[in-house]
Amino acid sequence: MSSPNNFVILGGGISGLSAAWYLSRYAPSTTKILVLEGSNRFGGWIKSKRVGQHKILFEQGPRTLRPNGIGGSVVLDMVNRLNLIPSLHAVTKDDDAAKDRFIYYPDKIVKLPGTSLLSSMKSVFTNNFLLKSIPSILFEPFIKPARNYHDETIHEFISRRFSKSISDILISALIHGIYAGDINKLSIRSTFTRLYNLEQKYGSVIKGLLMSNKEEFLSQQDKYLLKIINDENKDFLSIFKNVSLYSFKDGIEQLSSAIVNDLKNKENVQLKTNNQVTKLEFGENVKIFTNEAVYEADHVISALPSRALYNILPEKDVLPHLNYNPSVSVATINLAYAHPKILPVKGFGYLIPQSTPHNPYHVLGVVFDSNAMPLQDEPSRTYTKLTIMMGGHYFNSISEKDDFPKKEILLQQSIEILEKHLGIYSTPLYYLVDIQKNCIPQYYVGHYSRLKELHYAIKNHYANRLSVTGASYWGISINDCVLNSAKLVLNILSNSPNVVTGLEEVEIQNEHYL
Ligand SMILES: C=Cc1c2[nH]c(c1C)Cc1[nH]c(c(CCC(=O)O)c1C)Cc1[nH]c(c(C)c1CCC(=O)O)Cc1[nH]c(c(C)c1C=C)C2
Repeated sequence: MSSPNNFVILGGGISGLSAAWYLSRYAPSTTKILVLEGSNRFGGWIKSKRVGQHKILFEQGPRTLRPNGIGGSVVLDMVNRLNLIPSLHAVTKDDDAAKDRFIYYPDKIVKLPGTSLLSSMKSVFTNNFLLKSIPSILFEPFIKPARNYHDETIHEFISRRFSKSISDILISALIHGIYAGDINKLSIRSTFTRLYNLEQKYGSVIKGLLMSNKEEFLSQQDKYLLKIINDENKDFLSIFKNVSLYSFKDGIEQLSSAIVNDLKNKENVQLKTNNQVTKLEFGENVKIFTNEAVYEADHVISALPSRALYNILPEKDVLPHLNYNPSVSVATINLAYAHPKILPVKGFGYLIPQSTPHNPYHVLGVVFDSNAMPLQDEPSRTYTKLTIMMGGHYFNSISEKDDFPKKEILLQQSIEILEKHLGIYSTPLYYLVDIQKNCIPQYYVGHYSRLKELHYAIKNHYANRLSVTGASYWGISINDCVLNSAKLVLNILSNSPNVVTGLEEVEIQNEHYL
């Protein structure tokens, strides 16, 4: 069997768009590529909007990209090929205004260690809970490792190897700032994979951190891809060695828009919005039913959330794992104040751990956008821009009923929180309030084992007809999503007639600690 020559990609978020982009680059130009998006726009959770008379830029989804790791290099290669470098805004590793991070615990803003030795020591010695954490870090190398391939919650892992308070205070804050999730539900293996691997291989996280090297846990395919990207972009990538974060003049959405514009220029690519897929039928080829039409494909790449894919498959009991993990919804409240300096501290923002005693509005954290990305608005005016993020796993009980708090209430609560936490009493000049529904998938304990079963079930039932990509499987960041779509496309194009599901990593990951 030769490579498929008629692809339909389900979902026009960053994963679906990247899959189409890589196909358009590497597949023969006779290959037909159709992207179907259910909503009226492409980009998924990536949403950058300019608001008001002064066209202030507000980010409702991801707001920065990181250049590090293999995903970082792959995205930078894409950014370069899409001619986005002239619009790029970078923050360097030594920029104080952007790098310091804080938590709100128990009732005040506390700076986290990690930027400079001196300031780290100061924050450790002035905060009792940080000081108390030191012995558990020193003793970690002497704690017996878990049995091989044992998955557990983040809270169980961190409490077992370090201490309950490190988990409840520091790690739960961190998990709010990445997954908006609950440390008592999320899998250590699939969220903090590096920590998990270090314990598995070295018997201790601290020993592993001291002894391992950066590329140790990369698969052969990742090492190969990294080498190719690095060799092709050597001079260009070296510019980013001192960059910690970057975005674009008009925000992160410039990336998804640039992919869309590039695809629109390709004769073999079609992009359709307002095409909600309702059903898939598998036969000699695949029939894709939407509210608008019926399409046919040799091969379907699903970049939909796993539960959305589950709902359109013909046999529900074949791939039950698609329906296991929930996603959380996050309320984003963007505010812009006409004053340049109303924040009491400089930094990226602060997070609120699950253990913070009084958090009635379920705030996850606050990003100080004007510190992290100061140059996205008109230079003649200076604003303080903040984004308050609420909900996440705290919204779980209401997300099924779609009974989220009203926007006016969220705005009022945010203003109240900023008075209490930061002493801000001014009225914002501009604001934007929204709820990003089901935006972050939650990898619950056992995720890795479920992916393994899913891989073989797709192989058995939908071989050469269906593969999957997107944030539901191997990482939620933009870097992960682009990287996984790139790998999927390269695998499909180079491995035919072998079956490619998008979950091949389950077959090779264990090689690291054998
Ligand atoms: C307050 C809630 C949130 C903040 N950001 C997010 C939420 C839910 C979403 C988010 N943050 C990160 C990712 C991963 C993908 C990515 O784009 O890189 C997602 C989906 C990255 C991230 N944010 C923080 C950390 C430690 C990381 C991991 C990478 C890194 O080390 O930079 C911290 C953080 N997030 C938020 C704040 C206020 C904050 C720190 C003070 C907001």
